[in-house]
Amino acid sequence: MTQAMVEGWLAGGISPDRFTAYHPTRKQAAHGIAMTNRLEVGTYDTVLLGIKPQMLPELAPQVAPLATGSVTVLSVLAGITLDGLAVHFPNASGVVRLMPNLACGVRKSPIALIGRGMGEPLADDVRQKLTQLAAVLGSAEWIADEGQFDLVTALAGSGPGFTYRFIDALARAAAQLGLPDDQARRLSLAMVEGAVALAAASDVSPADLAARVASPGGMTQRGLDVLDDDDALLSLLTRTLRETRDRGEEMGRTRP
Ligand SMILES: NC(=O)C1=CN([C@@H]2O[C@H](COP(=O)(O)OP(=O)(O)OC[C@H]3O[C@@H](n4cnc5c(N)ncnc54)[C@H](O)[C@@H]3O)[C@@H](O)[C@H]2O)C=CC1
Ligand SMILES: O=C(O)[C@@H]1CCC=N1
Repeated sequence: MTQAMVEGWLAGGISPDRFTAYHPTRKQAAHGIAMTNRLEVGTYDTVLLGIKPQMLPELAPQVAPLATGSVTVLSVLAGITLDGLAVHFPNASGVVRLMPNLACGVRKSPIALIGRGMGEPLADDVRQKLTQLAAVLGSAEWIADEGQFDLVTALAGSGPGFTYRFIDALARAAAQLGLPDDQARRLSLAMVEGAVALAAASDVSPADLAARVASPGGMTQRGLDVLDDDDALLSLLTRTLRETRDRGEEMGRTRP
């Protein structure tokens, strides 16, 4: 995930010399970023955690000495709360959760943020700096209530996974009904790309755009009726987001 973020920041004009990647054994980072296997105290103004959430307890003791003074700790770790971060990095100036998605690499990710200083709100200058940094990757969206962060993660962080599943299922359905596989895949992706671009450029809501596509008594309406029957699609997606959100809550409870 953090590689896509760095790709987005570099594509957005941030200099590679602003970054140092850390890994205990890896010798080289992508895109000419400096790589180290020794974390030097006093060298970094911000620490971005991009490990799997379950690695945090093991890795945090190595990172904690860096997180002192004015250093802010940023985390993209799904499920790990601000309190969970603060336990590991008590001497940081603040801890911030960021929730990006893989579209950071093409600078089209919404980035949800929530953070706090230690015993006080996050400093305004840090908040502003992070808003600018996040905006380079797409758009910044501060979340007021941490209780909603796992739901935001389900929608904006996991969402690309659900969207890709939809594109793939649409293509497979068309193939099952008789289109050649590769043609079905091409048409499915190009259709979604165009539909999203139109919705993003339009003042009309997606719900109203769906109605515009459906000529009364025509083909699209017959298909929408299948998706809408007993709120089939809405129920499926509500269950999908609920399960995804609840997994985040579980991860936050059991770790660290
Ligand atoms: N994949 C996604 O779309 C998203 C992932 N996230 C979060 O990003 C984090 C990473 O997930 P992915 O990128 O999917 O997994 P990943 O397996 O691609 O990334 C894990 C990273 O940890 C590094 N790593 C492994 N051992 C290490 C060690 N001992 N010291 C330092 N670095 C080490 C690896 O080099 C790798 O860059 C997770 O916390 C996840 O919740 C958040 C939003 C979206
Ligand atoms: O699957 C995960 O746990 C992470 C969170 C959002 C996207 N990937």
